[in-house]
Amino acid sequence: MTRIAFVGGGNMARSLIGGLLATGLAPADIRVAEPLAETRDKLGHDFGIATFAENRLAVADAEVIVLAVKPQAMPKVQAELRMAMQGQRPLVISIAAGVRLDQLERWLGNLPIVRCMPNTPALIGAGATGLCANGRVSPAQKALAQHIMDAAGLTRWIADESLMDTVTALSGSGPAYFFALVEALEDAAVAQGMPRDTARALAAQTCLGAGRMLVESGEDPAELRRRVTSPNGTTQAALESFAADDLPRVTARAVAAATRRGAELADALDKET
Ligand SMILES: NC(=O)C1=CN([C@@H]2O[C@H](COP(=O)(O)OP(=O)(O)OC[C@H]3O[C@@H](n4cnc5c(N)ncnc54)[C@H](O)[C@@H]3O)[C@@H](O)[C@H]2O)C=CC1
Ligand SMILES: O=C(O)[C@@H]1CCC=N1
Repeated sequence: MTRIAFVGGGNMARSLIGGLLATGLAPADIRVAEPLAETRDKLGHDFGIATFAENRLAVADAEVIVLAVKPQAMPKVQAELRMAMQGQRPLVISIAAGVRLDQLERWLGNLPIVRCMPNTPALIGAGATGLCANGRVSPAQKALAQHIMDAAGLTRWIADESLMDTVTALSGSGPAYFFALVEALEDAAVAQGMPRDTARALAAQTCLGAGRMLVESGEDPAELRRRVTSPNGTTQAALESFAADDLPRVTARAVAAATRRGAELADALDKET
């Protein structure tokens, strides 16, 4: 039995809690601190877990504290937690984009801390999470952090923390890139006269099918792409159009922008705290 307290009960906390309960963790072992009464009520109703308006009440005696608030809320949260955790040495897991291990150590003290970056498909157990531990995390705590995140899908340890902003830009934000592509495909088909619901269904199922083939076959995406592409066929025409518009460059620029924003979010907190 591991007592886990979530600080922040929004979208990502909800996804992770759903995954943990599905692994058999008892609702009595999960507590959530969340200022919004409506969000608290819904969490309590849906999962049968205890919810609190005040952070200090949720984290009392917790073995693991999951920080699931926006980076901008961190200055307020860290001050509250420092007061509440007097004498406690919980494992802290932060999922806040950009927020660095050295910042968390400066705010919360010399605690074992794991910085994680999950993504929203965690809600259906199909998440992808990068994890990075500070030097105080024991092998047992590392296994515990991984167990918590495994409940949400695939996990990968990242040895070099500077790559955590890259994880955020790749898989953290990544679901939005695929949704944007589906929206664009749908719009393109609608522009050619296809009813929107048909275009949506075909585009979404194509996204699912391509994703499943990639993950389930483990094959190189380039090889899977080649198998769709008949010489001089329709796919070749589309891929040549993408190449002419330099899709790799457009994508690399977007990932670089997201990576930069992660660092900027953390730098802004340095100025504030
Ligand atoms: N949404 C996403 O795709 C992903 C988000 N993240 C990170 O997860 C964190 C949470 O994101 P979401 O769940 O999307 O945001 P959200 O806005 O849905 O949830 C944050 C929750 O924290 C609560 N909150 C605000 N101030 C608080 C305080 N002082 N004490 C306790 N709770 C407080 C809010 O009322 C809200 O319910 C962020 O740091 C984000 O960078 C990480 C991976 C993916
Ligand atoms: O957009 C954001 O800042 C968060 C982090 C990764 C996904 N959503």
